[in-house]
Amino acid sequence: MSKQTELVPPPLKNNCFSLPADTHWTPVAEALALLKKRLHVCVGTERLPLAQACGRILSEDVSAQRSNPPLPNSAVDGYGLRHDDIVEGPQNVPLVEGRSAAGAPFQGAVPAGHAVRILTGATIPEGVDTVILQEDVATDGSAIAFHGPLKKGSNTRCSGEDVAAGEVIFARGRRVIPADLALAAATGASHLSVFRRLRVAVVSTGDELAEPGAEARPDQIFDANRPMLLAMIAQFGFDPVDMGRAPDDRDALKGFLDEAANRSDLVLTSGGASAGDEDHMSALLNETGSMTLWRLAVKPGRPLALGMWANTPVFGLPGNPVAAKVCTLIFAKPAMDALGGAGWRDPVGLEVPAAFAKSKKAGRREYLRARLRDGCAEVFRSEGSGRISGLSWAEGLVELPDEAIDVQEGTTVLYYPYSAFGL
Ligand SMILES: Nc1nc2c(c(=O)[nH]1)N[C@H]1C(S)=C(S)[C@@H](COP(=O)(O)OP(=O)(O)OC[C@H]3O[C@@H](n4cnc5c(N)ncnc54)[C@H](O)[C@@H]3O)O[C@H]1N2
Ligand code: MOO
Repeated sequence: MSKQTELVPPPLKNNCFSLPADTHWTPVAEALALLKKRLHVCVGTERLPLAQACGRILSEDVSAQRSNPPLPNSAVDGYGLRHDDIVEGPQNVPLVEGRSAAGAPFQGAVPAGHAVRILTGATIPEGVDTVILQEDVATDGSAIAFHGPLKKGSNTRCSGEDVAAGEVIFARGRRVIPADLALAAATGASHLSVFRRLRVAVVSTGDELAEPGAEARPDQIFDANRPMLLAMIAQFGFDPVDMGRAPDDRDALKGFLDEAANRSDLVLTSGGASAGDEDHMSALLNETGSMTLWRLAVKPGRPLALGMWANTPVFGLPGNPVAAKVCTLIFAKPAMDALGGAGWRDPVGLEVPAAFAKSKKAGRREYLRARLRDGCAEVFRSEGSGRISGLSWAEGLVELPDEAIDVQEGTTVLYYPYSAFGL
């Protein structure tokens, strides 16, 4: 009898998504809670002129240095007068010489019983508290005629009615949007203090990978993860650092990690995260003693290797492009926000009716490539983790809970548009 017959075969599972009972499957919420607890801002700060600050993360609260508007002004082109002078019915009010225009205010006070020509944005002169719209007035140039009464203060804007000097207009951790530049400028800021952009290095691993566009042997595939991950990092507002492709060779990979750690604040690798013969990423991180291989209770993306390399956090993403993208959105993006100064941010999802049917067992959270059509979430025809086309087909992800669920058409599901993750 040959020796092999003594081997006892395990029961056939043929399901790479089954969850062996002898492994601790970390729930997504537990993994996220741990990241949230452990990761803190790791970048310095700089002061930038407004024109360069869009998309950056504020490193301190910002207060208004002056009020907006600084002085009361007119909201319309018209005539300024004193409300107490106006009674009900037809009115005839003499005009004073001169006018108040934006940037050229009326000098002096408008006497009682008089009106003054005033233009939009002009400072309200002393003696005026109300503005009548020019369309509601007849004039010969020396007086105006209109019907009273007028509402006190109509068509005027009070000093500080938008923002008062000293008010906090932005909180630390906010990512600056174009509108913020308008508010910062209006309230007197010329510069903003922001965090230095988090540098995120991307390494693809695997001997099967060829550079996109290059010659590829029939057994090779083009590196699809790297261009996607680098572009995602840029869209998140961080600084992508392209580290290229590392072969399935432990020493070479070590060199890549050394350089990546040197040039970045966070390293994302893809491939080699699980425990196969060529899964050097997890093996290397293991050697440093800092490795936490999370067998996550999530589909796709269950092998996520986490560790520190030369004091730099490393996310060893699964190689399958769908798993690499989902793990980046669900785990790496919040980590980048925390390290980059934005603080921990949970994506905000929408509860929408499903346009599909699917049932799943308890014990694992699932993300499906999805998009909204007619207000309902439809999902990609395949859940295959190598089906890259589904990532482009989709406009977001449906999250199915850890618990068992039997989704029918019309069942409420949680949908995250890609924009919820900053894409
Ligand atoms: N026996 C088992 N095998 C596998 C299991 C399992 O539980 N038991 N899990 C599967 C799942 S799920 C995933 S995800 C992968 C994760 O493995 P790795 O992170 O070690 O990734 P690789 O094996 O290196 O690659 C997986 C797959 O993705 C392709 N790949 C890798 N990098 C790229 C890239 N940059 N661009 C495009 N495609 C890439 C690679 O060629 C493989 O086909 O493990 C499963 N196996
Ligand atoms: O979940 Mo693997 O993590 O799908 O492709």
